[in-house]
Parts: sequence; C-alpha cells; structure tokens
Amino acid sequence: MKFAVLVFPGSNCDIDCFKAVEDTLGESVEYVWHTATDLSAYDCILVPGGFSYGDYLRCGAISQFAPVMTEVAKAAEQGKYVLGICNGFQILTEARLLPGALLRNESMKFRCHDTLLTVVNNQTPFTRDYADGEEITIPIAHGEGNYYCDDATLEQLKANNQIVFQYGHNPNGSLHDIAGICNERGNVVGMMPHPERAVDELLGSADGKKMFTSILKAWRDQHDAANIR
Ligand SMILES: NC(=O)CC[C@H](N)C(=O)O
Repeated sequence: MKFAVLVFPGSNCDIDCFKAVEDTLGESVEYVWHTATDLSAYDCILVPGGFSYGDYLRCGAISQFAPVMTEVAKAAEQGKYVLGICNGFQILTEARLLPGALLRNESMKFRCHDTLLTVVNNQTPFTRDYADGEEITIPIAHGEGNYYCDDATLEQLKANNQIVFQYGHNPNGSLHDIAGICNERGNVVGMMPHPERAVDELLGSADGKKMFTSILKAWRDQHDAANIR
C-alpha cells in the first residue's frame, strides 16, 4: 500500500504523519508537494495539520486552490482513502470534500491538550479496528476547530452515520460535540484531533494507532477481493 503525505507551505504535522505510517505500518510513504498534479500512484492521501499558507484569510481557504487539491478530489471520487487531520480537515471542508466549516474556538484561544473521544462510527476504513463506542485519548492543537454546519446538514450527518468522533468534553464549541466526520461514502474522513501524535505510549497515548492499522486492513480487504474476482 502506498501513502502520500501532502505538504503545503506552512504544514507542520507532515513529518508526524509520515513517521506514523512508517513506524506503525512500515508501508511505503512519500511527501507530495502542494503543486503536484498526479496522485495516481497512491492509495491513501493524508492531508496533515499545520498553518498552510499561514492560515491567511481563513484556515484552509487558500490551500483549497492548490493544484494538488484537484487530484485529491479525483482520488476521493475514485474511492481512495483521504484523511484530513486538523488543518487537513479545514482544507477538506474548504474544498467541499466534506460538509460544514471550522470556526474559531468558542474560547477564542488556541487549545493544545489531550481530549477524550468516542468512536461513534467504527464502520469507516479509518476506524474499523476500534470497538463501537470505544473511548480514546487523542491530543488536539488548534485555534479553529469549532465545527459548524446548518440544521439540514447535521440531520444528514446523523442519518448517514457520518459523525465519526465526538468529544467527551467539548474543547472548542463544536456543534453536537463533533470532532470528526466522513463523507457519505465513508472514504474521506476529517478530524480535528491528531491521531498521528498518539501512536506510541511514549507520546502519552497509542490510541491513534488503530486509525493507521484500520486503513491498511481496509485496503488489503479491498485489494484481496479485487484479486479474487
Ligand atoms: N494543528 C493544526 O493543524 C492547526 C490548524 C489551524 N492552523 C488552527 O489553528 O486551527
């Protein structure tokens, strides 16, 4: 399996994502610059956290127009796995690959600490190794993680089981305690907490590890099924 870690000017969690794949899975992983125009070689695209384009205008507002984002949309359309973490989640909402928006934290402060999450949907390719309702500890580090969408969208998210993670103690004012969501098909996930910073007990938690092992298992299942046919 081949992973791409996108790099925008101002990304700062790209190395963490790269190391998480390398250390947790030992699978092939490459950095891909924001100007790239071909992602066909990759099975999973990781859109990392940071301050892409300096967060100017609004987090992710400029990044959505980066050349590589046309390719991310194509990959999502093809059913490939796309995971946006923190700034990556903001970019995916700005690019309309996920519904809603991330507003300034209600406290108007940058929050950086562990959070308790509930795995609400363990049916996605990113969460299948978690038990339904499993409680996990994953850190956050953001100033604009306050998830918002209109009532109709929230109803849709609930009806389609698109809410993937909810906070135990809401750190930012997010609607319905939402920490992460997926698209209707489930192959695109965005989340504010950082699973790549929780892949070893030495980091304070290894609870993020199952996100990476889930992706590989989902891909292997899909791949094996394709080979059998
Ligand atoms: N860690 C991050 O990705 C931060 C995202 C964004 N810059 C924010 O402050 O909300």
